Amino acid sequence: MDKELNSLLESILLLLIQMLKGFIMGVWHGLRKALQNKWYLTGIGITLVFSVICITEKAMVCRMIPETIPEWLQQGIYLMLLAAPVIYLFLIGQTGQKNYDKCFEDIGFKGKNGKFPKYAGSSKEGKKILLFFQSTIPLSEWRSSRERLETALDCSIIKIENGRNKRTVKLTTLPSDYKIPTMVKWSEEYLNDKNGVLTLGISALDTISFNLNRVPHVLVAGETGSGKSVILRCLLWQMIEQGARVYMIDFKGGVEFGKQYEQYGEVITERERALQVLDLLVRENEYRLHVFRDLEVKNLDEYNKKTRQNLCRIGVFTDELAEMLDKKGVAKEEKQIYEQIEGKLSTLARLSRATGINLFMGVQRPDANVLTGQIKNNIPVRISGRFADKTASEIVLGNTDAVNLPDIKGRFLYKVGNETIEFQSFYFDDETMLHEVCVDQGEMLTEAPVYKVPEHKIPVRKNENKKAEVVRSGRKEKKVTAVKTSGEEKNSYEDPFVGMNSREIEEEMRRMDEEDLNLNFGDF
Ligand SMILES: Nc1ncnc2c1ncn2[C@@H]1O[C@H](COP(=O)(O)OP(=O)(O)OP(=O)(O)O)[C@@H](O)[C@H]1O
Repeated sequence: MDKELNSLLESILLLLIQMLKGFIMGVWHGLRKALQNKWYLTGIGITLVFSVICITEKAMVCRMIPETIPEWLQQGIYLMLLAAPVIYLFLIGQTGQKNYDKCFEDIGFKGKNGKFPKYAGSSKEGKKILLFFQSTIPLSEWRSSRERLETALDCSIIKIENGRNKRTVKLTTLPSDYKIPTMVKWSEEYLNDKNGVLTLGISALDTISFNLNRVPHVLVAGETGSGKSVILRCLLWQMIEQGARVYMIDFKGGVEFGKQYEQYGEVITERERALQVLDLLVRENEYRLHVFRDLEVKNLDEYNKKTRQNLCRIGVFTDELAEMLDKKGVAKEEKQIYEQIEGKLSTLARLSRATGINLFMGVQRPDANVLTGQIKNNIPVRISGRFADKTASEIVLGNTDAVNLPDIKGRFLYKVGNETIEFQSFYFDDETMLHEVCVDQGEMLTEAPVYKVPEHKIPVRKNENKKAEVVRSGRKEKKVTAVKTSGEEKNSYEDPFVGMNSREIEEEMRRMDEEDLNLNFGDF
């Protein structure tokens, strides 16, 4: 008997605790809602007035309650008036929860335990509304139900992620009238004045841009016909207009980058030439890294500002990475050149983060054969079109979001750091949008017979033979030879990596990377 009584009391206690918890949560949600809505705030003001009157004018309030009703009811009414603000907040909180319950019920969105996600509050961030839910439903299921959820909640969901813990799901939403357009033509007004800042297209909220000084390499993946070439050409065009030197690798004999592109840069159709160019760029990169470190600049812009020179930005574009790297079915004697090209590309991806040498690569079938870890891990900007296959999406974005993209030409996901944003890429048309450009492309260090190091940066001690030494405390010593060129004295830079093997070069560069070129991919 005692046992039964104990378990009954225990259940009642648990129920009371649950109810109290529910009440406190309701008040908390109500408070958060009220703080974002002036009408709710007014309501709180009014209920607070009731409460204050109950405290200061208790006798008057009691007199107003009819005496004919039982005393316990009179006291109940008085207490309710006293606690009016808290009850009001609870009711507001509950209203929200009920609405969401109904939404989830309508689409049958519930966990294995049969429970619907529990509304845990919302907040506003500019035009975005963040909704929080407590749920045992896995994030992947939320993502695959995106469209149904949008209909039920009457909003556009732009991001689905975990909140503070795995049970909390955070939806970043926009009112349903904010829609991503289905077609946006490229226009010169989207061209950014700042060198290296490129614009991809339009999201539900804004234009999507990124800065190559922070996120230097770009991967565009998507099934055939998704619009990869169009994005790549639009980025190429922006680089051309900003005065970059561009190399377009096209082993389909100029099908991707047609004749009209030859006036803007080199269209490379032969594997041997591609290797030569990549080799040159690896060398250029080594020079740049060294010079940047010497001058204590972090990127191309800083370098050009500090030296008042015009070192050029360089863009390497390849429409289909597989054409370049996929060795499947390639004859043994040809494999070597494939491997060499892959090696050079990997080196550039790894080491040219801040030197203004940027890689833009398209890929249709992102598998490890084509997209090696070495290359992929060093490409911070990932752009993915719709994939039927989850694995492809995982390889490119690290999540399966690309599977749920709507089937619209030019619709892509953009991912840098933890952000994945859906956008419509600009429609770029070669026939009507290419035109003559007149920009000074600037120089490359490897081209110049001598490199002029700014004199204010380098304490030079000249000897009779016009030889000089750079003395820099705490840094490795480097030689700079002063030579006369057409009556003018210049300092020529010796190969900074002379005598080092490739491992040592890489180690030296990694050290520089960590020391000088610490990039924050999340901050773009
Ligand atoms: N941003 C866009 N807006 C509207 N339509 C687009 C957009 N991008 C591409 N398209 C349409 O889709 C077609 C295919 O685009 P694109 O050639 O870029 O695809 P792709 O992914 O490169 O295909 P493939 O891998 O077969 O070369 C274009 O001819 C164009 O009609």
